Amino acid sequence: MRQLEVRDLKAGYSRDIDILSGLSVTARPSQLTTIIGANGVGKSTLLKTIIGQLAVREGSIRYGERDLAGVATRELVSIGIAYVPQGHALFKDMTVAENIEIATWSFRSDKERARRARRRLFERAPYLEDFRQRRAGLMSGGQQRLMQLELALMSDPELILIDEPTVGLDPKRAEVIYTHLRQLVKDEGRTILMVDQNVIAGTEVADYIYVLELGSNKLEGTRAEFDETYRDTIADWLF
Ligand SMILES: Nc1ncnc2c1ncn2[C@@H]1O[C@H](COP(=O)(O)OP(=O)(O)OP(=O)(O)O)[C@@H](O)[C@H]1O
Repeated sequence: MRQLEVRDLKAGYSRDIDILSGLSVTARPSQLTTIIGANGVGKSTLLKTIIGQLAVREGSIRYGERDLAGVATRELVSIGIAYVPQGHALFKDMTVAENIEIATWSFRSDKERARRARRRLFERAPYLEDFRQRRAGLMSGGQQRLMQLELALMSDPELILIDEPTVGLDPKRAEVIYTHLRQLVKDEGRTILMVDQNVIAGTEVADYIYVLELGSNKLEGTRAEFDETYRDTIADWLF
């Protein structure tokens, strides 16, 4: 299993400002790594740079032997990487079936693969059958979020990059998403790098935790280390 290694990364939007100013993060194989930090420290920017939406100015991003700097976003699926952006990314006015069609676009030239992916999707998420011909926006917020995750899993990724998967959900629905993510790691051996604002639940499901501050590393440790040293004061960290 491959490891994602981000080393001394510098990246940003406008030419003269680095939002990430030397950030290092590792996503260990078959582990859930959570990155937390206040609004605007650069968590989403990190994911956008890993997936090639922003250029690497300095430093490196490697996935196993593969150098990801300069790799186009559309190539990630073939490398075994899926990205789940923040918020609802479903086409709410389109049916569930149409959303699934769009999600298989990246392997449209391989009809057998697309068929397999669809079959796997309905095995994994049988509840989607009932919604097949209904508008995706009619599902609850939690169901939409789960579906978004399942669509990303259609390519059978080894590494999942996920941005604030529970934002806007109530704690019960958030718990369902976190449990699902945990299963993807523990039962299926996938690797997850998750960016989260939820410092309590988001760190409780993690194997390893990074805390960022303005584009660089502040703290890091295993969940056990984190629990021992920071759990009591975590309520003060509600960013
Ligand atoms: N498209 C963009 N163009 C210019 N600046 C941007 C863009 N997106 C984000 N930024 C800036 O980059 C900085 C980091 O933003 P980023 O979205 O990575 O933060 P974050 O840690 O994910 O915070 P949040 O939890 O609020 O999403 C912020 O100052 C933000 O204003």
